[in-house]
Amino acid sequence: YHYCLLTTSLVQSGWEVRLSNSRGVPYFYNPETRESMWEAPPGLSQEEIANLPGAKQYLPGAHHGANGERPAQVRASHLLVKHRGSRRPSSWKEPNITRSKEEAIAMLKEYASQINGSPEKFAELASKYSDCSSHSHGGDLGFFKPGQMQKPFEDATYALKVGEISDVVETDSGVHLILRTA
Ligand SMILES: Cn1nc(-c2ccccc2)cc1C(=O)N[C@H](Cc1nc2ccccc2[nH]1)C(=O)O
Repeated sequence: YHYCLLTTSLVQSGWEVRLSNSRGVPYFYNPETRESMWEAPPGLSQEEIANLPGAKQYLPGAHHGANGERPAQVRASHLLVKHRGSRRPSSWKEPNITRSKEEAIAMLKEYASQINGSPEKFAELASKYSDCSSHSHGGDLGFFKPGQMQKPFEDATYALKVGEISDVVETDSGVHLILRTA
C-alpha cells in the first residue's frame, strides 16, 4: 500500500534531478510543468526526493563514499573547446581563439555524437581537437583531488560513474566533455 502511495506521488510529481552544466550542481526540473528550482520541491519527503530520477547520480551524498566524503582522488580525460570568453583564448591548435561560446558548444555536441560513448574515440578526438595541452595525452589529466580543478569541472567529474562521459560542462577555460576514468 505504502509503496503504491510512494509510486503514485512520484508519478504525479513528475520531478527529476538534473545537473546544471553552467554551475556543475544539481537542480530539480519538472518536464510536465517546465518548472525548475535549485532546492527540492516542497511537499516531497526525503525518501521521495532520494528516489527521484537522477537523484542517485546528481544529489550530494550520492557519490560520497561510505564516510560521506568524496573519494580522495579521481581521474578524468577531457575534450576542451575554448571560445573568445575563455580565460586564455589561445591553444596549441589556435593562437588566437575568436569563436563564440555557442559555436564552441555546437562543436562539442558534434564531437559527443561522434564519440558516442566510446573511450577509444574520446581519446582520439581529444588528441585532435582539444584546446587543452593535455590533448597530447588523449585528454588525460591524470588523478586529481577535490579543490584542484575548477569547481564545475570537479563537481561534474564526481557526478560521473567511471567510464561515463559528461554532457557539456562550462568552466572559465571554455566548454568541456569529461570522461571519468577512475
Ligand atoms: C589542468 N591541466 N592539466 C593539463 C595537462 C595534464 C596532463 C598533461 C598535459 C597537460 C593542462 C591543464 C590546463 O589547465 N590546461 C589549460 C586548459 C584547461 N582548463 C581546464 C579546467 C579544468 C580541467 C582541465 C582544464 N584544462 C590550457 O591548456 O589552457
